[in-house]
Amino acid sequence: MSFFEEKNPEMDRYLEAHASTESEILKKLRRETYQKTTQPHMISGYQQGRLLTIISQMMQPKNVLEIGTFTGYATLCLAAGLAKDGKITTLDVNEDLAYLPKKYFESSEYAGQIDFKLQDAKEFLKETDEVFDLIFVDADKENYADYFRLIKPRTQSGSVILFDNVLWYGKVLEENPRLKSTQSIQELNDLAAKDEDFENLILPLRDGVNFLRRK
Ligand SMILES: C[S@@+](CC[C@H](N)C(=O)[O-])C[C@H]1O[C@@H](n2cnc3c(N)ncnc32)[C@H](O)[C@@H]1O
Repeated sequence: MSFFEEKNPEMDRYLEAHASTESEILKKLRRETYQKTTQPHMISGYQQGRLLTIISQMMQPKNVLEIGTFTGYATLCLAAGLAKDGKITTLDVNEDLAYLPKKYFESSEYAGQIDFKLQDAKEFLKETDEVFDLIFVDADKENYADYFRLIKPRTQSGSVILFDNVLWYGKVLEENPRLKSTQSIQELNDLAAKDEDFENLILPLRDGVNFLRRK
């Protein structure tokens, strides 16, 4: 359930009914996510998946990074636009659930292009010297501001970064938030708006997506 779905479920259904159809593998993965996981609402979902695919198809990126694999729905959506020799690295720390994305990645047409790592994203970002064309961040919200600081050196002109859940069910409007997650998302949104190396816009899709492009 997202902020938007909660506020306006009828309109949300309308949006879903008026977007192009979901592939069979994504339908199956979405169904299995709801059957087998305890927090299925964490899945990116159909509308957001469409957005990721369209952006990826427009960019045809060579190197994509996803922080927060979960069951791999967004990974497959992002992979759909990869350049022929492109690859996507996707990170998660949940070992118990890893069998699910692995199964879907292996049976997908992008099997050779997806590198699924069970690794903490901060550790990965501190170690890597790779530069990414497209980055999707959808993991521990408490670290969003740190992720922005660690990701920036891993981008170049034209790189796009997408941060999910940046409206945080409306909690970003709180004046003195108690939750570390809300504080960190507020800090990220402030950093993104002020950083002159990027242009950005928060899209009010589902729970909000902060869309940044490096100038
Ligand atoms: C909202 S879910 C990701 C949803 C996924 N992008 C999708 O499209 O379905 C968040 C995921 O981030 C993972 N996560 C949390 N902290 C992390 C960390 N420090 N490094 C990597 N992944 C992390 C969680 O295990 C969880 O699977």
